[in-house]
Amino acid sequence: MIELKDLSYVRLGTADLATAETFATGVLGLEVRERRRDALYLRSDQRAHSLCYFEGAPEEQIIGFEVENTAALDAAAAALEALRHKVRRGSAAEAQARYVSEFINFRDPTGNQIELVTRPQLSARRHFPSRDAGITGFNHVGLNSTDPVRDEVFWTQVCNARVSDRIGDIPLMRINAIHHTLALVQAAQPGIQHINHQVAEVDDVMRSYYFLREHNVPIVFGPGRHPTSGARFLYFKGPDGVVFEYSCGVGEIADEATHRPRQFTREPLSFCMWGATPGGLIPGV
Ligand SMILES: O=C/C=C/C(C(=O)O)=C(/O)C(=O)O
Ligand SMILES: [Fe+2]
Repeated sequence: MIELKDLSYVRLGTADLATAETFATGVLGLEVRERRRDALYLRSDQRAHSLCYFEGAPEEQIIGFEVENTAALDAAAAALEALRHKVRRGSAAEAQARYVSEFINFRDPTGNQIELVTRPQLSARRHFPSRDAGITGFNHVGLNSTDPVRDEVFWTQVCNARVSDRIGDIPLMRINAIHHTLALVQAAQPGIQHINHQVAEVDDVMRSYYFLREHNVPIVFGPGRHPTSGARFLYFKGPDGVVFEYSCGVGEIADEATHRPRQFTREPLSFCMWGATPGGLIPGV
């Protein structure tokens, strides 16, 4: 069993680093940690970085998860290879470019690029946002899945994810007490379905709603409230069509031992209990 400890980062390829920086700082509200010739590193919390835009194709999207140590990384590589996943070990220079000690890269059954990392760096310096969006931290990602039922088996049986709730076949899965760190959404191709940052309170969600509208940032879903985690949310589009979410109040699972996933119907109200419609984010809803 591959024990995922935490979400470490997202890496997004882009042909236009300047536009990505303008968005990440002027709209999303992250802090520039470092600019390199071919990459931009952004912070949102105590992590040394949680988002990296790098020069590359926009289809190049990677999610990094922390594992305990080198032994756990080696065991994960062996388990994945036994299941015929192609595993690539990152070089020291690549690890340094991720602020981690070591990492491996592989693809999940849909073809999403996943990295497992050891010792992702934190920074003692307080996150100092470029815009007062109220961000308190990088929280979860939605992943495209060509077969959510198959991929749920991968994430819960090969890895340690547990299903907190399902909407139709969409599993919202946790790797710690947070309601979900990963959700799988039906799609025709691999990719990141959305990237969530938590904000402090519902006032921040609504302030951003008006801010984004004023700045002509496409809003794709919300403001609304998820009946699953209870979070109040807003989804909007960034460069290369990548969808970001602000939300507040993603709940925690009170009792790991006794929690049973709830099954929600696949209908708009299961995505937003206030009545916002997912507007193309969720196929057929
Ligand atoms: O569309 C359903 C989303 C549910 C939630 C939630 O319960 O908070 C998400 O944030 C998500 O899947 O990303
Ligand atoms: Fe979300």
